Amino acid sequence: MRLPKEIAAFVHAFRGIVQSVRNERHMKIHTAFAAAALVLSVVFRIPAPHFLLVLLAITLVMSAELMNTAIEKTVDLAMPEQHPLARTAKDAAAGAVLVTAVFAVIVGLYVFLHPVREWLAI
Ligand SMILES: Nc1ncnc2c1ncn2[C@@H]1O[C@H](COP(=O)(O)OP(=O)(O)OP(=O)(O)O)[C@@H](O)[C@H]1O
Repeated sequence: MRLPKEIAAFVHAFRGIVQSVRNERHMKIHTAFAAAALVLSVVFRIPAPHFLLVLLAITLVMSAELMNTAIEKTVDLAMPEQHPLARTAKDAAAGAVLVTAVFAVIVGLYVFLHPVREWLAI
């Protein structure tokens, strides 16, 4: 039985996320940080606008890492040997992840620093 086109596309996209989390070390790390941020959000009952910021940071980092993986795999297929253009492409893709990760750290400090300090009473 063939799935309708729209459902098949959804299944392929979901498979892409699951494979990336299973096989890519950096994606595992991002997933662990995302899970920790979600748990902390619930534990500290952060306000809705702060929770939206946390969700935005998670979305940006995860989607940048998925695109980074896609670019890495495509470059490896097209250019298994060393090549300056392959290096440029991979470095730029990694740079995109770094930019989003810096944003996520800033969001993490902005949202969680105050509740953590209150909890520790410092
Ligand atoms: N074909 C290539 N030609 C030139 N430089 C490359 C090539 N492949 C990788 N590099 C260099 O090595 C770096 C790391 O590439 P690699 O594909 O190992 O990614 P990675 O960040 O280690 O990802 P992962 O840990 O997810 O595999 C790139 O950013 C690039 O500078």
